[in-house]
Amino acid sequence: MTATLSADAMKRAAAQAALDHVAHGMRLGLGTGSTAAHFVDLLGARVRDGLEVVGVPTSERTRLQAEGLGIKLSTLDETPELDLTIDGADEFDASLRLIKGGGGALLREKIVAAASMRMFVIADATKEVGTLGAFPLPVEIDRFGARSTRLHIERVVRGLGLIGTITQRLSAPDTPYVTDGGHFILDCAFGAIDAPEALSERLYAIPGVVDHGLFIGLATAIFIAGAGGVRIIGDVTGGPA
Ligand SMILES: O=C[C@H](O)[C@H](O)[C@H](O)COP(=O)(O)O
Repeated sequence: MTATLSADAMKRAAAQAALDHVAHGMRLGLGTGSTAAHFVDLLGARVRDGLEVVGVPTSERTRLQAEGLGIKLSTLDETPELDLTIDGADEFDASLRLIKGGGGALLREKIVAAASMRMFVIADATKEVGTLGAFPLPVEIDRFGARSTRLHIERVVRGLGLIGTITQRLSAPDTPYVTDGGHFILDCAFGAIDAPEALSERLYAIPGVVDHGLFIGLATAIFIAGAGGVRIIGDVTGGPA
């Protein structure tokens, strides 16, 4: 009989494989989401057994979880350079490009990842895609002028030949979702994003766009858990290319 792993078991397996690379004294970025939560949980057990690390959480959710597990925490102001960030992703491709932000934490996640020598992504195999874009791209925007910013985004993406729907994320009917940083999120379902670098640059150029969920040149290795075990793409030892 073939054992089938649940998505949750695969997420935990990826988290465990990444945890094997965590060493005493490391300064860690702690990601957000259900996969990252497995990592934080497993890290908490290692800390209880005597591992000493300091973590910088990428969201209030992760901060609460890590605090509850007794993981020593810091901020980027106190600890501005990190050894390793471990985080999940909504999608990734073979070039280690990611879409993140399904859980709304993309801005802090990107700042923390950029402050890290290495970023390990942990994911189950369903997140692997040939071309990014099946998952709607989260774009974080300032609340001021949100409707104008949205129209500006629509014009820009149309100019890039991307057609799709842009939906403001809600936390309840008629209640906009607000990020930890106090911003709105637009979920942009464009379909296949053939040129993520160009889209990234164009979005960054729009006033009112705080950040977006394309993570390019940040992930150094991806731990992909599938039925056959955990496969790693990228380089677990090196920094960003
Ligand atoms: O904002 C949330 C993050 O980018 C998550 O890492 C991402 O949404 C993946 O989450 P999950 O591990 O729950 O699929």
